[in-house]
Amino acid sequence: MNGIRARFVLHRDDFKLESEFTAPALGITALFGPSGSGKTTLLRCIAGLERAQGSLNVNGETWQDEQTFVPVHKRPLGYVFQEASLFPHLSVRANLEYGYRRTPASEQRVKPEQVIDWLGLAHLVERRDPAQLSGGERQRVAIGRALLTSPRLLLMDEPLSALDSASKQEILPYLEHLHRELEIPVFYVSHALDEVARLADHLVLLQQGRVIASGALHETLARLDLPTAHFDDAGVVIEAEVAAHEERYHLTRVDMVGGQLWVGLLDQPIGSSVRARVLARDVSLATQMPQGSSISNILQSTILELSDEGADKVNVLLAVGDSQRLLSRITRRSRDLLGLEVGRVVYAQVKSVALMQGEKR
Ligand SMILES: Nc1ncnc2c1ncn2[C@@H]1O[C@H](COP(=O)(O)OP(=O)(O)OP(=O)(O)O)[C@@H](O)[C@H]1O
Repeated sequence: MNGIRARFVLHRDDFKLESEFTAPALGITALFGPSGSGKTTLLRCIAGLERAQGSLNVNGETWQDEQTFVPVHKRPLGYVFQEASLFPHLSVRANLEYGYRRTPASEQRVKPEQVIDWLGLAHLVERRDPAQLSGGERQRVAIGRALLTSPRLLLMDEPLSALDSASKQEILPYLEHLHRELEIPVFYVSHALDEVARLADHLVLLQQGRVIASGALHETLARLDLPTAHFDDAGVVIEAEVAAHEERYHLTRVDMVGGQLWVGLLDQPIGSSVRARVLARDVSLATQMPQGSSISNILQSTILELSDEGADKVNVLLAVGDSQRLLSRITRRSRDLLGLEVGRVVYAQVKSVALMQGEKR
């Protein structure tokens, strides 16, 4: 079987994990949920650090079922923790190569130079004082060290949460780059929706130890029935393609299913893929094509669903073209004044688009 199939039951005194989900064979699956929802516990079950009841199959290999429990040290996985713990007496290179040297040559699937390149570590490898590296650099070395054990699954537990926001911004492009290069699945624990929107392909949503949704990222983020729709930064992720550059206005046009968007000039060739995030609060609606508007991103769309959001707001799910979804958050007053209802054709005015650089897989 290709892909990952997991089912775990673990009862603690005041917490029950009863989770079942499937995830794709490749790409990043985010384990997302509020504090205490069981993300780390679930990751530890996958690693075999917790002896839960249940089963786990990773791309055709059984790591756990009624008869089997592969112990943690025999599971071909890499684990990256919130805080990187490097060996302080070893150089950066020796840290990186620690697991590599212990992996039989026949099982080595990546080479140190490749990982050093992916993670931008070339200027750091000769350093003998890993404790003096910045938090972001340490975490990159920790990720590199995990990858050099040639794992068949990479587990990352909030790898950015201990970093300040500048270090986070510095490391994110490396994670995006890894996302394109890695040929193994990754589970990525996070409670930050912006990180998930930027990195993940698949989303497993946890609440009180249970999986309340599991699906492709762009589909899951467009669901009004899930807690993510109530977030202040609720919104969709759009996969688009660079279509044209307008140097004169410092703009780039990206094409997506059902329409196009203008964004700040991108340093990427025509035809390359980009991921954009459009927040519901940045999308307003009009019943006629707006004339004389300074907003250049206007998408004709059809209302699929409306759902009250608090006392004064409404979330609106829109279809742009056949398959692209968009969320809009407007006031209840606007809904009533415009007579918005399911099936109505409207014009979505997109006030802001966050571009996440890099080609998607
Ligand atoms: N070793 C343990 N013994 C008993 N209870 C635990 C243990 N580890 C975690 N818990 C409890 O299990 C629940 C789930 O914890 P877990 O760390 O998996 O959640 P989480 O979603 O990762 O949270 P956070 O985002 O805060 O890290 C919590 O109620 C926690 O207090």
